[in-house]
Amino acid sequence: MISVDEALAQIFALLAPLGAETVPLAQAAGRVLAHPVRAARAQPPFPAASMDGYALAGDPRPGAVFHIVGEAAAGRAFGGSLAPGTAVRILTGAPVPEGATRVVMQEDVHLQGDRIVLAARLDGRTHIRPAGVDFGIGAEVAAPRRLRPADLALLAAMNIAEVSVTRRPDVALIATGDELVMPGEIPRDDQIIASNIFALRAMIEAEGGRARVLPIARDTAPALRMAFDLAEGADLIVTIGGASVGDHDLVARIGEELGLRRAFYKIAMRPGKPLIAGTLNGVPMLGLPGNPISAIVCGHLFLLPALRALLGLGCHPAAMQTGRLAGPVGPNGQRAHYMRARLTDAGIAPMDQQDSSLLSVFAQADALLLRPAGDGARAPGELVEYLPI
Ligand SMILES: Nc1nc2c(c(=O)[nH]1)N[C@H]1C(S)=C(S)[C@@H](COP(=O)(O)OP(=O)(O)OC[C@H]3O[C@@H](n4cnc5c(N)ncnc54)[C@H](O)[C@@H]3O)O[C@H]1N2
Ligand code: MOO
Repeated sequence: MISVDEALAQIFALLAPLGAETVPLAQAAGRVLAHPVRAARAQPPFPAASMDGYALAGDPRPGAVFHIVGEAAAGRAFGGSLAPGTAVRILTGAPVPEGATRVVMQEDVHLQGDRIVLAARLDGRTHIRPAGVDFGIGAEVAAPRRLRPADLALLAAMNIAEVSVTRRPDVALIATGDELVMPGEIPRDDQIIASNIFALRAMIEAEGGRARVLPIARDTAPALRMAFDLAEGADLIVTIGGASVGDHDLVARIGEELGLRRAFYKIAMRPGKPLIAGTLNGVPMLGLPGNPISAIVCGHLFLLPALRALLGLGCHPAAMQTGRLAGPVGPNGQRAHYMRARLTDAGIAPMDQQDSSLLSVFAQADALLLRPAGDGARAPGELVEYLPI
């Protein structure tokens, strides 16, 4: 069995970034910028007042008097330039008139009709934002980059109305098994509800993919063939279940009959041992184990990094963090164990029950504590790696 790192490297080797499409800025949240963008204008495009007050020229003395000759507001510039002894009423965001070298806050003047008298003490600041202080014309937003709200505001300020983003990966999700029905249906006594597919779908969508949930494939060759047919056009095919060695575990066999070229089968990982990866007629495929926790953990460790690679964000493993153990843990076996755990004030604490079918336990976990293959017993306070989930 290969290691998690080796499996991930082999999965990355199956993937290439998808092409780009142009979308309006209003639809670009969370998308991945595919090409660098350059500012079409500077911000601010003119020297701008940063306070409400009066624009003046020179370095006036306390008590000096100025005649107000006009007003500059945001979006309404004062046309002329300032002569000595004159001031312009100015509001935050307005262009500072030519000739003005500072803005005095209105709190620091006495208004007397159409004159102002400066207060005895002035702060030393100009209250003027120089043109281009935020960014100049041609400033670059580098790609690839996942666009966060602040990026969208920056691009808008740059007068970029539409952006080129990586196409959203179309992920075909195929749950397999005679025992499965969808929530809301009436299961027979020997059936259960398809559950992990909802977690995987949410994870895919949150990462920026489009999850295409196909009808549940029964454990028969024709049903699986039909499911693979329906997956046509997908950028990634993800099957769930039927990956192990049971009599009805058909995914690999039918996949191969249809042209699956397997990269690997089985990894030294717990949960998730029977993971399959390969390409089906050129389309990358992941065959996840059916146990709900195994499927979701494989989703975090393999599916999400694969999606990020398709999105052009590079080939990186899930971002592990370092923390301290809350209590002792025993030695680990020969498979890397991703234990469901909680992050507590005392450190990271594995849950008592670790069976890969226990969704109620998983739902209480907020981390996967990594116990490396062959790792010895560890004491409270020791540094460990974990993945926040
Ligand atoms: N003799 C062996 N038996 C098993 C081995 C093994 O190495 N030798 N591996 C075990 C491990 S580890 C896992 S994980 C499972 C994975 O098996 P499959 O991928 O073939 O999954 P299924 O048998 O189809 O299902 C396993 C389990 O999960 C339930 N399931 C399946 N799909 C869903 C779904 N969409 N939503 C909710 N639950 C689902 C299914 O009913 C089974 O209970 O194999 C072990 N066996
Ligand atoms: O490795 Mo299986 O994925 O434990 O349940």
